[in-house]
Amino acid sequence: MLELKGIVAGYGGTTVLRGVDLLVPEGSVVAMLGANGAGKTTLLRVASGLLPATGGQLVLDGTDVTRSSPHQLVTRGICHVPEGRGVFPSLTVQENLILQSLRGEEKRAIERAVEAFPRLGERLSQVAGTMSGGEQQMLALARTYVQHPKVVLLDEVSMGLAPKIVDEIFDFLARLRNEGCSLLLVEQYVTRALEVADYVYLLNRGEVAFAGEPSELAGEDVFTQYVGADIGH
Ligand SMILES: Nc1ncnc2c1ncn2[C@@H]1O[C@H](COP(=O)(O)OP(=O)(O)OP(=O)(O)O)[C@@H](O)[C@H]1O
Repeated sequence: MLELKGIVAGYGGTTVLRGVDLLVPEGSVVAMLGANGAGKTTLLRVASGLLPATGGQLVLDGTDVTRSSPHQLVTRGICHVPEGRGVFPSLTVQENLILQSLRGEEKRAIERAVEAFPRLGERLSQVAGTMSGGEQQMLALARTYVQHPKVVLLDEVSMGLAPKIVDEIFDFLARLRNEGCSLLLVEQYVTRALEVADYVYLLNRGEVAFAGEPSELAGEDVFTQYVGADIGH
């Protein structure tokens, strides 16, 4: 279980997160929703160690990992698929996968990635930066998958992609979950996110405005107030 306790964080003199408490129980999918600028990306960056919290604690399976580096957190099983994907554009698909896999497991890693996204199998020697946006996103997700993560932090992974690709991505998220992974999902497709989520958090100006199960959100004013009807498709 990943626990964020009273997280305070920001950039320079600006505080963005103002004491956020959030739980990602083992094997569950948690959707984090909120308007633009609410602090969702910032929270994922704290959870992956990219942005140090100035207050609060990050706890993984009972161990305080607040001061751990991003690399240490990856080793402990926290993987981050950032906005903008984070693949190495000048390397091939295969090289991207090998770089991310555990030593000695390279062959198995490629098999696993191709099993999840057959399309990547047809493109192993293609330079990642020349692939379509959807294919690059598949690669970004596959890179995470080959690390056998415990918790995956996903930042708008379906943004700007065709509906068919979005379907494939959501199938992949279901696969991750079925393998026992926990997911913390920031997603613009609110309805889809709520369909897969066990728990939902609404973030508003760096504070948790709602935490509960998706079914509890029905009829909640807080939803339209903080998420906005414009992204509720
Ligand atoms: N590197 C940065 N330096 C300074 N301020 C930043 C930086 N990154 C984000 N911010 C500010 O922090 C606030 C929260 O941003 P964040 O990206 O976490 O929001 P978000 O909820 O993910 O929004 P969006 O849905 O638009 O991605 C915003 O006001 C943003 O301008």
